[in-house]
Amino acid sequence: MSISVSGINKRFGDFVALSNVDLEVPTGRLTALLGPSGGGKSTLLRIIAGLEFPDTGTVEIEGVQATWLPPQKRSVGFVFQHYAAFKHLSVYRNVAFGLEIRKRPKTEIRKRVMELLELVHLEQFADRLPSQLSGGQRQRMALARALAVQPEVLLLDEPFGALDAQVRKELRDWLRNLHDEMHVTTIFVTHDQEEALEVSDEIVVINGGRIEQVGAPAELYDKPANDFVMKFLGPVTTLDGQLVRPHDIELRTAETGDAVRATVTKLTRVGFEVRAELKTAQGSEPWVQLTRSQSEDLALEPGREVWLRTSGAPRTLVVP
Ligand SMILES: Nc1ncnc2c1ncn2[C@@H]1O[C@H](COP(=O)(O)OP(=O)(O)OP(=O)(O)O)[C@@H](O)[C@H]1O
Repeated sequence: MSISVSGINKRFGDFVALSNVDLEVPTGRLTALLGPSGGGKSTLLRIIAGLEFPDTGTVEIEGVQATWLPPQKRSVGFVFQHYAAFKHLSVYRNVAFGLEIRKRPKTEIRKRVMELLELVHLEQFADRLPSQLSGGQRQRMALARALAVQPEVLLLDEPFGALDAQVRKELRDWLRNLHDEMHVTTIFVTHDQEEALEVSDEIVVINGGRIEQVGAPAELYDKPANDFVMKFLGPVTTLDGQLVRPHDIELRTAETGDAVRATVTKLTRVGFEVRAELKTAQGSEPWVQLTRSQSEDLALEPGREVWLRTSGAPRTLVVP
């Protein structure tokens, strides 16, 4: 199902949470709402879910006006961060819940719940209580529960928020695979740029209640619309007034025509990567990301004079 959001404004008292938000999410796409804390991501997701209503603007789901429909009339399944499972019900009953209240036949419920538990790799935990699961398992149970009623839209608010890096990574791959299998139109909220870049087909960058840019991950990374998007999507450094990615600076030990002269001030090794801090003749202090072998081939060491040139697309820094 496609989702079309247009002209959304939302205030909480005097505070503007969303300002003139327009967004099109085509059927079957996996979209990330990415941005810093307080930017309005959850508010937008809650408006799409029907848990919140806009002051002005409309939400259409598959061409049908849904702005004022309650959540249960929208064919959407959702999973929110501090997900409240029914603590006294087994994993099985938690997943079955939506089907039971829809009064589906028992045999159908059993079949569907077992299929879903298999899909989220929890089939052996069907009889446990949610408190007897790990955080990652609980999140997967929440996803199975959301999928049980066969939503045509899946809305996930920081679905892996409270988990450690390893489990997050596993669930990310799992969500991507699940999406590739089921093609449910999915919108998920994250403040983690790596998560958004890795998992989604399209990223919507939201900041201060406004959409900064919408695009495929590579497009946003390589062609950010502004300094904010560039900084939010990956590491940046400043080379004589230009904002660049630290791996887009070429570092040479021999002088070349258009390069900037600089001195190495510090070298830090992080795994296979070397971070070289520098000071240019004009006084700016960029850093450059190199591989360990690049750094060794160049025989870099503090005090060494080098020449820098940007190889990527720099942005002229707008000094406020
Ligand atoms: N019910 C509410 N009443 C008052 N203010 C609210 C309410 N809900 C959200 N806000 C405010 O609106 C702003 C946007 O909140 P929202 O939860 O949408 O941000 P977010 O981008 O999802 O942030 P986070 O990543 O921290 O969840 C925040 O400043 C928040 O304090």
